[in-house]
Amino acid sequence: MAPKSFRIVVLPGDGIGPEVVAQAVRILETISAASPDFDLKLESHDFGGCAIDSVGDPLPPSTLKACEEADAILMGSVGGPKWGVDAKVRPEPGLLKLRKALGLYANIRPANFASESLLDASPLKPEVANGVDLIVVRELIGGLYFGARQELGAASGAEAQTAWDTMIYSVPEVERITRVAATIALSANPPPGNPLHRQGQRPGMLASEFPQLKLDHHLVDSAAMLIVQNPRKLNGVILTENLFGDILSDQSSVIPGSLGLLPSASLAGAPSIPAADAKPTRGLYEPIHGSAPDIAGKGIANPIGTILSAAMLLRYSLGLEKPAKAIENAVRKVLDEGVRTADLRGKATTVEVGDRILAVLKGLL
Ligand SMILES: NC(=O)C1=CN([C@@H]2O[C@H](COP(=O)(O)OP(=O)(O)OC[C@H]3O[C@@H](n4cnc5c(N)ncnc54)[C@H](O)[C@@H]3O)[C@@H](O)[C@H]2O)C=CC1
Ligand SMILES: CC(C)CC(=O)C(=O)O
Ligand SMILES: [Mg+2]
Repeated sequence: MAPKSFRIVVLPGDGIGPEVVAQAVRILETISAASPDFDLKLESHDFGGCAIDSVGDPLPPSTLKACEEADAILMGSVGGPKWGVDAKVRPEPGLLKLRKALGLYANIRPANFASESLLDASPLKPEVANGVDLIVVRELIGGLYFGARQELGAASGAEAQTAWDTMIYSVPEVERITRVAATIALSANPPPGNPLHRQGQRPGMLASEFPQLKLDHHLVDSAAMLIVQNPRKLNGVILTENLFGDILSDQSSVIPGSLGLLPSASLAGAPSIPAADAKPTRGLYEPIHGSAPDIAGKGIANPIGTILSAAMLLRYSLGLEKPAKAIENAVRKVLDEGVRTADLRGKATTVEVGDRILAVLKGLL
């Protein structure tokens, strides 16, 4: 039988994006070469600031079309000072447009990549950081990033000195992201009593559809405090609004020790768990960090968030659990060996971390 072929669109983007994506691409290519049953066909497209430079549009129509036709998308990051607040065209709206166009409402950001060897890299005390197992589920195409807004100076008269944003959600939008969070909460820990931490009011559907779940409510300010004061109290899934989830997930990366470690999956539906048995979900996969202009071009960016995003891509969009697990095991082993970039107090370069993960992975495939 001919191997199953998957089309993966790669969007390296700006700043450290191309540096970290290159390491994840090597890993996907190695997995593809070692697997007789499937073939991963990777193709790169311009996206973000580099696309503004080449064609004046952060999301050129050809890139959007390729993404719409792909089985999955692997992204780096977009943005940078060259296309900063005063620029006429900025990269970040291109990312928001892509997420919206593909209907990627469910952003899953695990901050639970547990390795005790990482405890010394966390700015938190080991007794605070140890045993944390939390996943942020962030609504991605509504809320504050997508609400109606007025820029300062856009209105005249009494409104001229006023700027505003709005945060609006419909009940169906809240219910569908709640279902994703509940599915993840049930798969991450066996019932009973797996917690779902939700910011805001409880929708009735949660109690009736997922009676096994234990639901806690937190206001976002106190949740932010708990993430650094006693994060185990939030073990489970945090379900939250778009902007709040953006903030809380960056903050939760402090627990394992670096923003460069955390992956994400942005899905157009609930993930199929166990993914290997079910219909995969279309998705875009990217580290949670940005283009890190302060370290771009130095070869020291941590590629692990992007490499773990590639593992999520295999699991959720291609239904390939075995190589996904192999990547995660290889990453854990390399972190335990102490091969780390500067953000984790190591001396290794981006490429050296990629080399070592690749070498360990080859032994696991
Ligand atoms: N999804 C995306 O494409 C995102 C894009 N951005 C954009 O990125 C640009 C820079 O934003 P910042 O606020 O500086 O956030 P950032 O996430 O790029 O960087 C914050 C800090 O974390 C460090 N860092 C980030 N990733 C790292 C990695 N892999 N290894 C080691 N250190 C790492 C950076 O050096 C910096 O000190 C902006 O234009 C922003 O709009 C920001 C977040 C997400
Ligand atoms: C363009 C930004 C909203 C991206 C970001 O910070 C994120 O998605 O984490
Ligand atoms: Mg962010």
